[in-house]
Amino acid sequence: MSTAILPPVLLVGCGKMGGALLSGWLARGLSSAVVVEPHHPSTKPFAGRPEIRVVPDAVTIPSGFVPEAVVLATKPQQAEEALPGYRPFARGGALFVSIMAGKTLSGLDALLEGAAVVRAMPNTPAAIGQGFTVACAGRRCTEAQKTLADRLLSATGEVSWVEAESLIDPVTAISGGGPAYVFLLAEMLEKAGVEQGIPPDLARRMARATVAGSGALLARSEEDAAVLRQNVTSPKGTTEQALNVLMAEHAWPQLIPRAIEAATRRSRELAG
Ligand SMILES: NC(=O)C1=CN([C@@H]2O[C@H](COP(=O)(O)OP(=O)(O)OC[C@H]3O[C@@H](n4cnc5c(N)ncnc54)[C@H](OP(=O)(O)O)[C@@H]3O)[C@@H](O)[C@H]2O)C=CC1
Ligand SMILES: O=C(O)[C@@H]1CCC=N1
Repeated sequence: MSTAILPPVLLVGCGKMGGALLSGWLARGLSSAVVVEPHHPSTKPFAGRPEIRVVPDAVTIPSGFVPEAVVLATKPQQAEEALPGYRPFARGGALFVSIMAGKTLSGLDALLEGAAVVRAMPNTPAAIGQGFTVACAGRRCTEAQKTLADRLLSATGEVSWVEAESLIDPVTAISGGGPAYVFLLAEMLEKAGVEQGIPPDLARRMARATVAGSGALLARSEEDAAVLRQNVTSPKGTTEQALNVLMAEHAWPQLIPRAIEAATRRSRELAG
């Protein structure tokens, strides 16, 4: 992984995920960025950063700005309207990196009239350099452009490349959306604690620390997740009783695959 400063980037859409990427790039060192964002409040965290200029639309991008990469982080539903405005950068040879759920390489190729495109699926821990991205390079990408995409994405965490673009749909469901499922677990633990009479502040701290600490242990351990789970589960103890509920056939073993299938299906629908 290169530690050199990142080249000029044009970020289209600075919402929750675009903002998370931008935070990751700034932490790594970014030469300059123009951020296209009509929704002004979402760029507030970056106010005063000398590397960053925010503009409301494609037409107001300073004419002298030559990005090496254009990162597309608007909603998939905004792609058709927004993307044609960036065709001049495609003609200028910039690499496009799309993080939009569902949007396929061929669809992006058509909207951008023949740009070099990487389709990538990051996740929000990117904001603290602990993201996980899976990426797939389009047929027009050169090796140098793939390396550039890898540098940008790996500035925010781990990156893995796949050849088969169809895998990006289940990836979107698992690692793209995965932080939401983990945060839901924290929410549910907190709520259950309050229902058991634990003071709300303590329930909140317990739930957050338990999820964060378990994640950190998983990250540092070489053991399988199943072994770490078994380490908590004393035979005939308390955890076993909870897991009997969660691991019953109709519970998590059915619900998690169903949830992932639903999200994967939606990713395919969003291809439009
Ligand atoms: N959130 C996540 O965890 C992940 C999201 N993604 C993908 O990232 C993309 C963005 O998602 P997310 O950050 O959650 O969504 P957000 O709505 O938070 O961000 C999108 C931003 O783009 C702005 N926007 C709207 N139209 C344009 C335009 N024409 N040009 C530039 N910016 C525009 C929106 O403004 P306004 O609100 O005014 O419309 C908004 O601030 C999606 O395609 C999503 O699939 C991928 C991985 C994970
Ligand atoms: O929910 C979504 O559609 C996006 C893609 C993955 C995470 N958030």
